[in-house]
Amino acid sequence: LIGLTVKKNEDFPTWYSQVLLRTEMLEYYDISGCYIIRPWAYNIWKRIQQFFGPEIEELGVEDCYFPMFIPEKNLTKEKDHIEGFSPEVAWVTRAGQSDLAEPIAVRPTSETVMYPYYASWIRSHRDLPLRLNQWCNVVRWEFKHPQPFLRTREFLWQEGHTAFATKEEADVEVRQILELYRRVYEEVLAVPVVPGRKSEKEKFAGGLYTTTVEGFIPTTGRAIQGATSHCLGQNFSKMFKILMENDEGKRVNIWQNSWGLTTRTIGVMVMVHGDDKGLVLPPRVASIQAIVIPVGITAKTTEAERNALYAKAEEIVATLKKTGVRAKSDNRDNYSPGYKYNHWELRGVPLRLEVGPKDVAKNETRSVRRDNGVAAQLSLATLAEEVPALLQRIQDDMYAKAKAERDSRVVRLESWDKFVETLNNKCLVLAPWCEEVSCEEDVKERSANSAQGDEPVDDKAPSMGAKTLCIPFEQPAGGVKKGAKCFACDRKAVSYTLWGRSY
Ligand SMILES: O=C1CCCN[C@@H]1CCCn1cnc2cc(F)c(Cl)cc2c1=O
Ligand SMILES: [Mg+2]
Repeated sequence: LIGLTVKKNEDFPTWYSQVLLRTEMLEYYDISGCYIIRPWAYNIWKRIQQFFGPEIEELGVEDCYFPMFIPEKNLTKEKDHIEGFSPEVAWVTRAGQSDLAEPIAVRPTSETVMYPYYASWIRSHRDLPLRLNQWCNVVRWEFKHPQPFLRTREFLWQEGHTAFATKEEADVEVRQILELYRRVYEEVLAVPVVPGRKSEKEKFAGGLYTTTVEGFIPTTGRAIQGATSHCLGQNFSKMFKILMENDEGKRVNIWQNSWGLTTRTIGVMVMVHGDDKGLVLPPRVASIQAIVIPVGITAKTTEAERNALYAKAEEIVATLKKTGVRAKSDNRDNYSPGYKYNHWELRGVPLRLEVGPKDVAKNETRSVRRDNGVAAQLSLATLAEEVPALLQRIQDDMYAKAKAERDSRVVRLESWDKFVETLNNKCLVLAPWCEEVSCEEDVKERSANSAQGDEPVDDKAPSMGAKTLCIPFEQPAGGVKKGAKCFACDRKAVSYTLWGRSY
């Protein structure tokens, strides 16, 4: 496992793969689209769970677990809602040497598993709201080019499925969850996202409306859907006959939401923050936040001096752990400090603390930040306050840097003529739009700058057309001007919409 051999901006696919493999985050597996998530990456998922779990519990959501197998008749009960998805359903057809009487689907999502039971558990409005969540894996046998974390045939996620007596309650919860997703990205992963509503073409067809947080990968200039929170309306409660008795004793359909966040979060964080030295971890998700390295040991160093140095390193670790900092010392005596610097920089550890004889004499340590390389002498006397503050500063600076980069890549256009050129310059476009599906389809065709398939072999040939990413909840000041035209057709514009090529 050595350092990277390519630069992020020269060969992004190889850079991404080398970062994941050489930091021991991930391992390729014998089945295409399936990957091993190793501790260095799994820890990030755990930190996300540790943030999101208590927040939804606070909202009254309860965790549960439903089976991963779906009888064929249940999955195909309502043709329309899974129409278009069926090619990606994985089926169990045999156990041992004998075929199964009925094929069994592996869950791609759990609506058809859970909602028959929602129908039997919900009888009156007193049974509402029902709010369940599960942390699990799902399988979708996609045929598009797989990418670790971003597009995999099995992935981990949480899926929330909630039921309410009124649309108003459902509308409120959709946004509460979306705000939590925004916080997962912006506060935990230091990745900026744009919250908004999906267009009619891009929304979950089985629902009433979809809200989303949209990420952006500057290196490819492509957007990426970060997480979604859908209002399902009464569509599924009609499909699954989930009824409640209202105050007048009438049986009426209930209102539902469903929302999901996946291990794609990890891939987005790697791509946004990583650099040519490797991974750059936001402190909030780093399993090691500070690595302490004894330095200045030479052939002339006596056994006693060396042991004193190691002891000092351990003392610093103990001090940091007491203040809640995840610290470790690297006392391996068969590696040089330089080797150790590279080892931990590759793995993205946010802060390095060097301790040599001179530092000990001055009761100091030399700190070096992974995100911007800035070094500073810290007094050991105030380390317990300085290091947590420094880690918070790194978290904030990483977010600010990523946000400035993202904001610089959003170009506001009022008409078509610079649209494709702006996309080819690896930017997103914010433009006044009519919100018509036919117009979106038209833009997708007109902005595909070659006949190639809809997935470029590598990130260099952005051949695919643009799609709407979201209609940002935060519209430009004043919103669409009176009488303004859609940037792509002659219809009246109704909102400013974010467009781009995406994963
Ligand atoms: O996005 C979420 C959040 C968490 C709960 N689910 C919703 C909707 C999921 C849409 N969707 C997404 N992908 C699917 C793939 C499939 F093979 C089948 Cl059968 C269905 C679907 C499907 O309904
Ligand atoms: Mg899909």
